[in-house]
Amino acid sequence: MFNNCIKIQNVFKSYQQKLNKKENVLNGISLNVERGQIYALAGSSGCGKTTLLNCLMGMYEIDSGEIEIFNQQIEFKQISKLSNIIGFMPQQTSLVDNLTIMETLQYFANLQLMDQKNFIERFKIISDLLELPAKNSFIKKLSGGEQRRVSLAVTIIHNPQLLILDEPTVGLDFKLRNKIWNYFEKQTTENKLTILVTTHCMNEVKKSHRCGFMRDGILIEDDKPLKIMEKYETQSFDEAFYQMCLNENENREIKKLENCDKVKNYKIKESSTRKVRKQIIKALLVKEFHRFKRAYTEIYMVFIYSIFSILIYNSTFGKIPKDLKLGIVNYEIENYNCDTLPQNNSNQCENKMFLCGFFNHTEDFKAIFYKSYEDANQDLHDFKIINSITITSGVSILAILQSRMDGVWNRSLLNGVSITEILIANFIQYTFYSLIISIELILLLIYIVKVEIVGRIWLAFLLIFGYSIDGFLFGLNCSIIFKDFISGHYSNIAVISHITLLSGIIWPTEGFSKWLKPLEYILPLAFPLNAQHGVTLKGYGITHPKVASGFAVIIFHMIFLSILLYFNLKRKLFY
Ligand SMILES: Nc1ncnc2c1ncn2[C@@H]1O[C@H](COP(=O)(O)OP(=O)(O)OP(=O)(O)O)[C@@H](O)[C@H]1O
Repeated sequence: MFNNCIKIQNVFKSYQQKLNKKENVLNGISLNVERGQIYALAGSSGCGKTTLLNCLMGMYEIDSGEIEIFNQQIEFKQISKLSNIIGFMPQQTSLVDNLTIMETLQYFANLQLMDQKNFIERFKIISDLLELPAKNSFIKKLSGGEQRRVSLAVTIIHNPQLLILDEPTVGLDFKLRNKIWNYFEKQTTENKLTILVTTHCMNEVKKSHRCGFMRDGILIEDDKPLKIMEKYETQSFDEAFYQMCLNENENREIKKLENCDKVKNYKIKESSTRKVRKQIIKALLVKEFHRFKRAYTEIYMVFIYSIFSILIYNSTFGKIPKDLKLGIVNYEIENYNCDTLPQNNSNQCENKMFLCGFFNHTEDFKAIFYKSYEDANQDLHDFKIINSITITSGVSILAILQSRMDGVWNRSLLNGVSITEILIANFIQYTFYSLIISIELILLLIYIVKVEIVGRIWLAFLLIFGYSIDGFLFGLNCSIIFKDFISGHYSNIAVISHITLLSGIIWPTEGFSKWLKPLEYILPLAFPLNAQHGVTLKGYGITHPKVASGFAVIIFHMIFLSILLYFNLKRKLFY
């Protein structure tokens, strides 16, 4: 068995600051945590404790140095291989608001592939230890302290050998803190549990086996609590820490320079390929199901918004205008008398006049004849007639902005979920949504809007299904690229409205400026909508160039957006 659970050697870490000026947040940190020990890491706020733990978990990339857990070198984004023996509690609670306590713990237990019997037993023990509220309570209805207890419960549910805890007892009362620390002490003695914990509570530091004090990214003291007390000849850790800071100020310059010389290049290893596990995909889907069934706005946006938008499009742009007054000046017959000219639907229209052909296609206009262009123009300016044109109705694009800001994403990854598993779960989820939406839309078009689909219904259905999947893939990419919900959401809306305008939904692409025309070939909706039009109104089959090119564009975007999603996920795995 390993004696050194955690080995951190000369670790440097900086964040990219404004104007590309880098400042070290970790300045050559080295520390060891032995098996069966509680190591308490204390220090002033902003000194780099959380950064160190996040580097340890592989969430942040270090600039130089080495980190080993259980004798395995930890690389950036690589912790998942040890996830079943590590329990990490981040500083934020990182839970799904819409789940209950039971559903939350079940989700993380499933990610750890725990069997149900074991889970129920552990749930009972942990519930009693942490005095958790009723198991059916929703996370969003818990107090801050209760949420932290659930977060700690998630961390220890799978009975890991190593706990890495970022201020786990903040907001808890004295009695509960003691209870938890007694549990930690018992576990370290009886089961050789190892704990690295950050804290601001000096009472907790006192109880640890070994402690470290950090200041400005430097570990200024690292020893047993008693030894530190003796060294600084005090009974108070606050006093000892104050003394440490004074001493450290004198040595600071020399220490930084020494360490800077030792900076070496650090290489990220490519992640190893791993088998996709069905249980993990099931766990991700079940969690999403519980979350989604209570997210009413999201249900509306996914399943109902599309129906409304189709109905609105159909009742506004999509309607063939009725009884509109259309001014006509006809120079086909010289010196004509307006009263004797054929009117709409009249049988008089048997000759070869263009006007007759026009009437055959525009029976919903009420024709008003003028002798001259000037007369018509005068009435046009007086708003007596309306210039109007029929606009084909289009299907709105749907995209989902998946909220990733609750921290559960990071936590799931740290519990061993792989990118491929995330992608498969998302693909299943959004294919299902697209299927429902496509069925809804096709039924709506046929039975409510009463569009007569001249071509094959399954072709029309496949087209809707295809571009709604593209829409979801686009939304997922947005949700990875943007850091916060507001910028992601607005960018999503902006792109969708531009695509809608440029794809011929509002106005036929034939009427666009010349320089806009080429966009038709690259936009995801122009060709598919043309294909949809061809199938629905003209009965084109799959081999018709319009329909085939519509499908080609859909498939191209599906592949392109999936590849983009994969690389976006690889690049921005942690948030
Ligand atoms: N993602 C980030 N980008 C840029 N700077 C960051 C980032 N995260 C942290 N920092 C900065 O790094 C420094 C160390 O932050 P860190 O959260 O590690 O401190 P800490 O010791 O955990 O503080 P506390 O005890 O208050 O939680 C701070 O100055 C902080 O502003």
